[in-house]
Amino acid sequence: MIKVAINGYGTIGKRVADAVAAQPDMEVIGVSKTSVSAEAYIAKERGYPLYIADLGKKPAFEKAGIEVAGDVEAMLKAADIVVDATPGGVGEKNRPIYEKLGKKAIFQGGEDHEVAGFSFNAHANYNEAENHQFARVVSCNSTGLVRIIHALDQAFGVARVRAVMVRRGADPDDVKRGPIDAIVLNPASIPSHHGPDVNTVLPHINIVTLAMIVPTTFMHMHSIQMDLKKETTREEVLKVFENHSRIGLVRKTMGIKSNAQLREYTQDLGRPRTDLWENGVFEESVSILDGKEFYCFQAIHQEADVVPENIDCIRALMGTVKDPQESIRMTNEALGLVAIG
Ligand SMILES: NC(=O)C1=CN([C@@H]2O[C@H](COP(=O)(O)OP(=O)(O)OC[C@H]3O[C@@H](n4cnc5c(N)ncnc54)[C@H](OP(=O)(O)O)[C@@H]3O)[C@@H](O)[C@H]2O)C=CC1
Ligand SMILES: O=C(OP(=O)(O)O)[C@H](O)COP(=O)(O)O
Repeated sequence: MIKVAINGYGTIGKRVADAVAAQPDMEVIGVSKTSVSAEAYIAKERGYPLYIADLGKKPAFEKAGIEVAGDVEAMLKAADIVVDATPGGVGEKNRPIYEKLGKKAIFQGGEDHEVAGFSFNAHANYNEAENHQFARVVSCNSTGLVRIIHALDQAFGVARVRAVMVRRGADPDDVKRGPIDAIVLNPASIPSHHGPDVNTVLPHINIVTLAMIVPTTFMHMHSIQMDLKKETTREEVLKVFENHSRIGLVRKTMGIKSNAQLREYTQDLGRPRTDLWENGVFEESVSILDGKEFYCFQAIHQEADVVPENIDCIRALMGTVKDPQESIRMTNEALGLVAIG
């Protein structure tokens, strides 16, 4: 069993912890937080040993009825590998302790590529991970882009990509963030970080991205255009998506035309926390013009799509499963991830 520590038990960390616990070849040896909050009670309820960054805060946890297993360093010592899901920028500060203890670590998209020196996506570069001590799972939007670009690149070749990201303003529990009533260019300059981020995994792709944030909390929406190298048809493109285990199709007949309806659907499916782990490509939007121009809209659940990627990244860094498709199959099966559509 691979012993996994989750440093940072928040939006991403709590999902990764449950996904690790569901795998046949992994166990959660601990999760960490800095402060007493609702998620500390969830860790207790799940039976995950809780470690804290500053042992000086132990009395506050104990007063709240939450047992503290030790400090973060103790958690790391007990682990084979750590998934660092602390807020963006904290991972970089944590890197020296992983180096000191000689632990493999996976960072998230809030860190720069250079923090790990290797950026990961299971379908695109799983086999490049072995022998790395560190990897970074690219951000949620970048993960969604890499999946669809790589799939079409494998099938038809991709000459160039132009994409616009309409990004959720905040996560559902993030009461301090906005916007409440604005469409904010984020950034106003071009490109947004997503194109260069895609290039950390797929360096040969010609891509320019634009991004803005809007007052929603669940899911980003992408408007994507790609020029393909080979002529194809809409039907062939749909087949590529149907055969991809992490690209789902929002079928026209479902009548879903928004992130809100898609979230209702994942909720009705009984997905844990309503998570859409796969890309949600809107079937109706999939278009091929003049044989080589591809268009689509896709929804990306920011809290969820990086979760299975973290699980595959654990196996890839540990070198325990050599075949990417086998790891992806194991991860999906344990999560119950059967792509929609
Ligand atoms: N949320 C999203 O949509 C996505 C986020 N990401 C990336 O994932 C990473 C995590 O983001 P997210 O889950 O949203 O962040 P959250 O703020 O939801 O969670 C961060 C967690 O880290 C804990 N923490 C903070 N500082 C430390 C520390 N020094 N040591 C140990 N634990 C600490 C926090 O505990 P406490 O609350 O007790 O302080 C909290 O549990 C970021 O890099 C982000 O960019 C990637 C894809 C999507
Ligand atoms: O990784 C994400 O977005 P991104 O792909 O736009 O960087 C997550 O939605 C977190 O983004 P945030 O920095 O707006 O919290």
